[in-house]
Amino acid sequence: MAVTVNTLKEMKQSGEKFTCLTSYDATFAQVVSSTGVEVILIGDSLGMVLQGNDSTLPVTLEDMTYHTQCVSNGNQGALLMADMPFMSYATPAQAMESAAALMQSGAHMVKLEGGDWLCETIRLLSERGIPTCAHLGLTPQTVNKMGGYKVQGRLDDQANKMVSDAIALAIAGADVILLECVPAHLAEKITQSVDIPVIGIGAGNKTDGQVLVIHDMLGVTSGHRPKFVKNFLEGNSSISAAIENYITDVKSGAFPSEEHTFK
Ligand SMILES: Nc1nc(=O)c2c([nH]1)NC[C@@H]1CN(c3ccc(C(=O)N[C@@H](CCC(=O)O)C(=O)O)cc3)CN21
Ligand SMILES: CC(C)C(=O)C(=O)O
Ligand SMILES: [Mg+2]
Repeated sequence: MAVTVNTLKEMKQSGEKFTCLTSYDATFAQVVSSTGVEVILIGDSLGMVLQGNDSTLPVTLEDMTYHTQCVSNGNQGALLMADMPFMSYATPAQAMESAAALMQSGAHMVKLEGGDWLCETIRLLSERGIPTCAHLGLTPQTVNKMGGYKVQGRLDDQANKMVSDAIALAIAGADVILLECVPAHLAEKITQSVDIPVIGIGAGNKTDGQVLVIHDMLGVTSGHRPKFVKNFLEGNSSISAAIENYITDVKSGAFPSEEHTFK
């Protein structure tokens, strides 16, 4: 049966962890979804892993609609979440148009990077029937403001702001929160503070779900490998076995372990 926003909410309530992996094409989407991963992210990380750029900023809305359509064609029942690319949601009106293009390409939900300033946009999208995921913590589209890909929320002020942003975004109508590169204790606090599902990457094992870039979990990352990455192909003889192993380890809480977690 197809995964919906309700499935994820029920899983949060029952305490069953869910998984998410990126896919950018129909063949991977077919393998990932039929192995039982609940959510597929069509990530703007494609700007780095497919296009070879050193950030996600060059990715266009057209790139995202193209890959969302490809993934949609191969998908077997996963919830498809598509990233809104850099500067495609600078105003609420622009966000409506960009989100419409992604939904018409096959997405079931859109993801936007930012804190409480996104509340109005999320409210408008929600009212128009578009589920949203708000991405907090390390937000790669703001790498130039952050001064690099660094753990976020280590200072008390920053941490408190992240908790209040998450609560405000949930009240505005966000269906999911995604936390990237935040200390595990902060991610746990945010997960307990909202009743919508929280997905983590580099955010410890207490969030409701986990996400990784598919290339990273298959050990084909080129260049710097972030601390939260684990190669699941090691010790497994096929891609689907690696994905099954990832699902098992997320559900049991074995992944991410201490070595993949920020304090
Ligand atoms: N292949 C790939 N995997 C990703 O997870 C990913 C992408 N690309 N592209 C888009 C963003 C960029 N991401 C990144 C990139 C680098 C770090 C990184 O190097 N982090 C440091 C943190 C150091 C610190 O502050 O302590 C690390 O060592 O993990 C984290 C996330 C996550 N996303
Ligand atoms: C790293 C994940 C969360 C992402 O936003 C992406 O793949 O673009
Ligand atoms: Mg992204």
